[in-house]
Order: sequence, then C-alpha cells, then structure tokens
Amino acid sequence: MNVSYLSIGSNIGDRLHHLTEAVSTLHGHAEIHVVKVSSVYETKPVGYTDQADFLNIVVCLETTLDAHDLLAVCQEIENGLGRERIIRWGPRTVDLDILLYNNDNIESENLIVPHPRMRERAFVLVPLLEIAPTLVPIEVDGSGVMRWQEVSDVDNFLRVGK
Ligand SMILES: Nc1ncnc2c1ncn2[C@@H]1O[C@H](COP(=O)(O)OP(=O)(O)OP(=O)(O)O)[C@@H](O)[C@H]1O
Ligand SMILES: Nc1nc2c(c(=O)[nH]1)N=C(CO)CN2
Repeated sequence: MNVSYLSIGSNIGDRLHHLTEAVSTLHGHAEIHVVKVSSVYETKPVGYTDQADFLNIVVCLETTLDAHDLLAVCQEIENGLGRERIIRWGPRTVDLDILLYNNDNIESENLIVPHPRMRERAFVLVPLLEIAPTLVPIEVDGSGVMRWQEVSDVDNFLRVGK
C-alpha cells in the first residue's frame, strides 16, 4: 500500500464545500482510502497576493494507484469543481497538490515529488505538522535531495511538564 500526503486549497466560492467535496471524492474512489484530515486553516495568499484568503488542509491517504494515476485523479477533481487556470498561483475553486508519495523522489514532465515548494509554504507545513508530527525532512548524504521520513524511536518518548 502506498502512502501519500496531499495539500488542498480553495479561495473561490464556498471554500469549505470545495474542500469537503474534494476529500469525499478522494475517499469514494475505489483505490483510495483517506486516513487523516487536518484541521481547516484560513491562510493569506502566497505568491500572487492580490486575491482572497484561502482555506487549506492536508490529507494523508493510502492508495494502490501509482503517483501519476493519483495526479490524474486530483486533476479530475479540480476540473469537476470548476478549476480554471488563468493566473499562475491565482484564485482557484480547488487545488490538489501531491506533497509526498511514499519516500519517493519523482521528477517527470508533469509530476515532481516531494512537491518542490512545500518547504516554503506555511499553509502546507502547519497542517502537515498537525497530522504527521514525526515526519521530518532529512537530506540524503549532503546531496541536496530531501527525503521525508518518520523519525524512529519516538514510541518510548514520554512528554513531561507542559
Ligand atoms: N507534486 C505535484 N502535485 C500536483 N501537480 C504537480 C506536481 N508536480 C508537478 N505538477 C504539475 O504542476 C502543474 C500545474 O499545477 P497547478 O496549476 O495546480 O500549479 P499551482 O498549484 O498553481 O502551483 P504550485 O505548483 O506552485 O502549487 C500540473 O499540471 C501538474 O502536472
Ligand atoms: N494561502 C495559500 N496561498 C497559495 C495557495 C494556497 O493553497 N494557499 N496555493 C497556491 C498554489 O498552489 C499559491 N498560493
């Protein structure tokens, strides 16, 4: 089973409805099981700033789809909810980005994973931290390539004090 994390954002129309529809369509797919959904965060637009605030979430899912087929499902959901691509980083009814797919590094023409801008985006990192607090980026042997992996040995930690 493959594990993937997606970032989902919306800043047009009924933003919460768009997020809910995206999650329920993912979960309704025969080859996708949504495991965790973060809280909903209202965030200031990043990149192109002259647009409305976003609602953002991150979801964790298990899937038998490969990463490219998962991207196709994400794009079908975007199109189904009326996504139009007019301005780069501009307003959208819904946007689904693949952040991580297992521990894979993918660089194809239409898919880069881990998502190349995820480490600069608080609207990604804060909900990701909420649902995956032991997932950390670790550089592979000084190569500049980052792998996100679970830190080990946390099971025996005991939180003390506050
Ligand atoms: N990890 C990824 N997740 C989703 N799309 C990706 C990914 N890597 C590459 N892409 C490609 O990026 C293209 C543009 O996607 P989109 O229009 O949603 O970009 P964006 O969300 O506005 O910007 P950003 O990529 O910075 O989040 C898509 O057609 C897709 O093929
Ligand atoms: N706050 C916020 N800003 C963005 C978002 C987003 O989802 N939330 N998505 C973008 C392109 O993926 C660009 N800017």
